[in-house]
Amino acid sequence: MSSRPTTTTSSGSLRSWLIWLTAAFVYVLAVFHRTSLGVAGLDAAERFGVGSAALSAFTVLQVGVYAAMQVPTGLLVDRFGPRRVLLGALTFLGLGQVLLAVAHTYALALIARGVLGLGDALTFVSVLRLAANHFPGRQYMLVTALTGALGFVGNLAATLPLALLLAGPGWTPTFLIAGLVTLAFTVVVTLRVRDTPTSRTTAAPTASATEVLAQLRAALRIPGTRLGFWTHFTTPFGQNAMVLLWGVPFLVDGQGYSATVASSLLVVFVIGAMVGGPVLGGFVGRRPELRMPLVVGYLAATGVTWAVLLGWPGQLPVGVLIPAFAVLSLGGPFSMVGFALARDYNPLPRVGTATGIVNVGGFVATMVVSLLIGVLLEATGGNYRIAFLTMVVVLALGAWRIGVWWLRARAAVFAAEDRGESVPVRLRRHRWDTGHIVAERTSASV
Ligand SMILES: N[C@@H](Cc1c[nH]cn1)C(=O)NCC(=O)O
Repeated sequence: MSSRPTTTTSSGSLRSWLIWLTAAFVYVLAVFHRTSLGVAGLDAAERFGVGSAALSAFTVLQVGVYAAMQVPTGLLVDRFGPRRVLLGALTFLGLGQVLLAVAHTYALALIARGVLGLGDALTFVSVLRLAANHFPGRQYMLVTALTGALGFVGNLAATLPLALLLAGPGWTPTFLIAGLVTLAFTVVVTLRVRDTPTSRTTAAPTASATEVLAQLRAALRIPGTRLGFWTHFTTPFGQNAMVLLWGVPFLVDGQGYSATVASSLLVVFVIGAMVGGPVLGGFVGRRPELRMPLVVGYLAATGVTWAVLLGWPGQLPVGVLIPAFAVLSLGGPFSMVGFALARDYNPLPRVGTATGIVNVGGFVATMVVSLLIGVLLEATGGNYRIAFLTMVVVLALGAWRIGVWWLRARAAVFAAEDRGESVPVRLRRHRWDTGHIVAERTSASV
């Protein structure tokens, strides 16, 4: 644990903040492209002559490519450095959007969204890996939370501004310009972004397939990585499933609100995450020993929130929905604790791989929950109370796994302390911290 190489400065320099901002803008672009079909859905249906099932294939393909690419992205970032991977991300994002701009067939549009999904998948982990190189551990949580919050700027740009552009200049000019601007941003990244404060690029030596697998196994063996995965699995899926798919149908079909009121209520998710992220990131950065108790407290609050939402007799009043959505909106910010765990408990050259593993969690949970809700709605003739119980079941599963890996991660920390090693976060022992044997078995160097 003591051998972990880290940044030598006590806080990131102004130059590091500017480099991070440039990289984070790539994430803003990625989120813009990711969410752009939200307002372009109807235009897409008309342009390609398809219905809603074919439209949802765009989302499924994109999220699928994203989730499948997270571990390879982590390995690529550790091998080639975040700068090069970000340049690849911009190239795929730009080409995908340009292709979508000129596509006239559904098949070509699907390929375009697949290419775009690939670019999207390469982005977030690269930005976090860059942040790990430029900022010390105690600032990392704040920087990751700010990255997540900035992503919502891309989300917001893909709402009214994009809708106005589509209604004005139209599909081809809008997406063509978006794609070309993205491609042009490779020049800024090439000129401004440096992998570390001291070097423009970093690269690990060429690795054989066996060595790559060993890197993956080593990251997976660390209890902190597993705890990060389950934290990311358990915290953001409620917010994601509501914003990406089920929020509006739940409010309109399940609660009887108008589509306008429903989409206005969803703004609570954006505001909550944008405000909550930096506040939580700043606090947890100063008091890292409190991050897991806070996550557990948040999960309890989420459980109560779902109990209210699903148990309320009759229509849920707006006065109940707003605080409930505000609680759920903090799922994204809390998920960033998972990345802080990956960073703290892995050596720097492996942080990209561990971050990729952690990032799979939330997206797998989101996919499973979104899919099961659809299946249960169909099976029950549109009973949202039953269908949304999926949220509670997945929450319980995640909370259980967090409990298991939290104890193991703590045991690994205490075992490292007992060996006289320094640890990233000093923890206070409790009576229930008895798992040293497990720690010795699961981690050679936490
Ligand atoms: N949980 C999100 C990030 C986040 C932060 N605040 C709200 N959401 C996440 O993991 N994002 C990865 C991505 O590619 O967007």
